[in-house]
Amino acid sequence: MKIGLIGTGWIGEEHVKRLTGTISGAEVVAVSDIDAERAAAVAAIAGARVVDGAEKLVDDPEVEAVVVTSWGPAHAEQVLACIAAGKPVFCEKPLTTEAADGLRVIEAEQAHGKRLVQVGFMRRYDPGYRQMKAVLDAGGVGAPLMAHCVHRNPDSPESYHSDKPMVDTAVHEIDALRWLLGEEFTSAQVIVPRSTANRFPDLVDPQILLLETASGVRVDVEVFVNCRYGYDIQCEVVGETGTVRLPDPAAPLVRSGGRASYAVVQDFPSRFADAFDVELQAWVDSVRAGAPAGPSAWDGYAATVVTNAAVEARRTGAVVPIDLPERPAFYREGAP
Ligand SMILES: NC(=O)c1ccc[n+]([C@@H]2O[C@H](COP(=O)([O-])OP(=O)(O)OC[C@H]3O[C@@H](n4cnc5c(N)ncnc54)[C@H](O)[C@@H]3O)[C@@H](O)[C@H]2O)c1
Ligand SMILES: O[C@H]1[C@H](O)[C@@H](O)[C@H](O)[C@@H](O)[C@H]1O
Repeated sequence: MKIGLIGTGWIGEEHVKRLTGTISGAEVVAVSDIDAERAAAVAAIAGARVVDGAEKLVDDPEVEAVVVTSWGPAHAEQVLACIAAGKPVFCEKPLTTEAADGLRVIEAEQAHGKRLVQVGFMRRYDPGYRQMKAVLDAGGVGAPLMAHCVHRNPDSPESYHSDKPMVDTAVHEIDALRWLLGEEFTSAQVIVPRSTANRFPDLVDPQILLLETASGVRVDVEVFVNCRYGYDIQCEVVGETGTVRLPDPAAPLVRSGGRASYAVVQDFPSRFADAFDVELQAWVDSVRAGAPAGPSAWDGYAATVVTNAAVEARRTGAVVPIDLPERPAFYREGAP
């Protein structure tokens, strides 16, 4: 499958390396970025062409499928261009930063009549999250009542402002919990503790997101993106008869100097390397077999409706109701 990739930044480069060196059945033939130097450097990794402009890349006759790894606000128009061209597209999270744009994407895809979009919610491919899902689906802890989540990054750049903890970061937990619990969220509230001194001025950090699902499950998500000590992802679901907790990545326990310790992972590329590999291989395989089968444009849209409510909740201090329309039949299990 001949792939064109838009956005050759951090994760764009990671995915080009992955698609070139690890994933079978695919090759990156063209890349595009508003930063021509970045595009040329990343194109060289794959021996790909640089195409000047995202629209041109989508319409390039050699490109059979597209990977979108540009900035979040650019995703909507790029994914819509892929749908207009009838080309399958893997779009990194978030599908869109604004819910209204997500609605345009699901409407365009339904009008096309066949699934074309997959969203990069890679946690669904992480072995630990999959083990949790298997326990929950088997009723291993009874009916879920609560979930406690932690999403900590060691630091964040100056461009990372106060909406991003919800739009860019908690969006992972929002999708993972929708998937683990099998239901949608109905309200969001954001609590703001004292902020850390280790942050840029335009950022409120940490933030605590409180969500409620349709059946009354309560979920809390601590987002702390300047925690300094490492990249730490935690998740525990509490049910009527037990709890299930996301395992930490396996690491050797070292006993030395009077202490027993193990290292904490430092960044997301290492924490989720296996999940990214499995995710992209599954995307390539499913597209070659006819249509993408992973997280859909509906999942991307539903998550953005929640992040937008969470941003409003932080700004107003209110409990914000989440007004998600009914899931269209097109996006139900077994639909095209
Ligand atoms: N799944 C994950 O865990 C994960 C991890 C990191 C990033 N991401 C997502 O991937 C996306 C990119 O993140 P990043 O960390 O690589 O950011 P980045 O800033 O390193 O890279 C973004 C690139 O997109 C380019 N770009 C911006 N607008 C463009 C446009 N209109 N057309 C073409 N190129 C454009 C920029 O020049 C830059 O090179 C974001 O949506 C982010 O949320 C996901
Ligand atoms: O784009 C990144 C990425 O999604 C990481 O997985 C997350 O931990 C960061 O907070 C976010 O900025």
